[in-house]
Amino acid sequence: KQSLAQDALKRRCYDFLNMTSRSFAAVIQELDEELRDAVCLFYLVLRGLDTIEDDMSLDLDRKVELLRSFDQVIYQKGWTFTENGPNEKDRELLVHFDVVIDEFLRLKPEYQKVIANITKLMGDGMADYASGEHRENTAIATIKDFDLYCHYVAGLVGYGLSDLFAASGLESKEIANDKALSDSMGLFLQKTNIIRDYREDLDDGRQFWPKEIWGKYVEKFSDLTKPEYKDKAQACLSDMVLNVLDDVPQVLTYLSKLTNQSVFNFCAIPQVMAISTLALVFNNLDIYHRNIKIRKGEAVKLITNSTDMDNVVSIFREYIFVISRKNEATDPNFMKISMAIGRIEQWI
Ligand SMILES: CC(C)(C)CN1C(=O)[C@@H](CC(=O)N[C@@H](CC(=O)O)C(=O)O)O[C@H](c2cccc3ccccc23)c2cc(Cl)ccc21
Repeated sequence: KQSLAQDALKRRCYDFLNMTSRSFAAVIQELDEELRDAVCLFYLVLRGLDTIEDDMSLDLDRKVELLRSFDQVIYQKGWTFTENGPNEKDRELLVHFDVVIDEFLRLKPEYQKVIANITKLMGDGMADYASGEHRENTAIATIKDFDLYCHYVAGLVGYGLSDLFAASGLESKEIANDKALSDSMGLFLQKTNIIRDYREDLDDGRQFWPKEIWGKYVEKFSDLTKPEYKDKAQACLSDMVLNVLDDVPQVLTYLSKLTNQSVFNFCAIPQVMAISTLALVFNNLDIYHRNIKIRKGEAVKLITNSTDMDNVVSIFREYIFVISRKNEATDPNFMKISMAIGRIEQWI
C-alpha cells in the first residue's frame, strides 16, 4: 500500500528523470508497470555516475574513490553529494540523491542486484579510464580501447537492461544471454553520439575518437577542423561511420527478439534516432564546427513509426540508402562503406 509520503518520493524521482532527459523520460514512463520504476531508477543511478565521471573540477583521487564505491553509495540512506562544480549539468540530482536511494531501496531485491552489479562494473571501468585519461590525453589510442570505453559507458547499460527485461518476465531469459547483442545496442548509440559530439567534446578538451583511426589522416586531432585538411577530415569521418555500421546487424537482431510492446518501443526509439543521426553526420563536415541534431519533425516521425519491427527495418533501410547515396567514389573508404552497406542489406 503506497503511503502519501512514498507517492511523493516516487513523484520526485520522475521529476528528476524529466529534468535530466525530456524526450527519453517520456519513453521510460511508457514502460509496463513492472519495469517502469526499475528502469527509471537505473537511469537515475547511471546519471549520478555520469555526473561524477563528467566533472573535470573533481580531484582525480576523489573521483576514482566515488566511481569505485558508487555501487555501495546507492544503499546508503541519506547520502547526498555537494562537491560537484557549480556548472555541472545534473548537479541537482546528486544534491538530492537521498531521494533516489530511498526509492532504489524499495525496488525488488533482484532489480537492485542488477543495478548494483552494473554500477560496480561501470564505476570501475570509468575509474580505470579516468586514471588513464589523466596519464596521456589520447587514452583512446586503439579501436580496441574505443570499444572498451564504449562498453563501459554504454554496453554495460545494455547488459543491465537485458537483465531487467529478463528478470521482469516481460522478455525471455534468452535476451540476457547474448551479451554481444546487448553490447552492440549500447555501442551503436554511444559511438554515434561520439561522432556527432566531435566539436562539443573538442571544445571541452575531451577526445573520444580512437587515434588508430584519426591518426591515419592528421597529426593533431584538432587538425580535422582546418579547411586545408578537408579531404582528410571527410575520409576520417567515413572511417568512423564505417566502424559504427558494424553494429547495425546486431542491433536489428536484438530488436527482433523483443516480444513486449513497451520494451520494444523503449529500445527501438533511441536506435532509429541513432541511424538517422548517423546518416546525417556521414560526409557532413559541419560536425567539425558545430553540434548537428536531427530536426524535431524528423524525430517525431521516427518516434511515432518505431512501434513494430517491419517499420523499424524500413526506417533503417531508408537511412542506409541515404548513406549509400552520400558515399563518394573519391573517398578512400568508398569500397569498405559499400561492403558494410551490402552486409547490412543482406540482413534487411
Ligand atoms: C550512453 C547511453 C547511450 C547508454 C545513454 N542512453 C541513451 O542514450 C538513451 C537515449 C537517450 O537518453 N537519449 C537522449 C538524447 C541523447 O542523449 O542523444 C534523450 O534525451 O532523448 O537510450 C539508452 C538505451 C535505451 C534503450 C535500450 C538500450 C540498450 C542498450 C544501451 C542503451 C539503451 C539508455 C538507457 C539507459 Cl537506462 C540509460 C542511458 C541510455
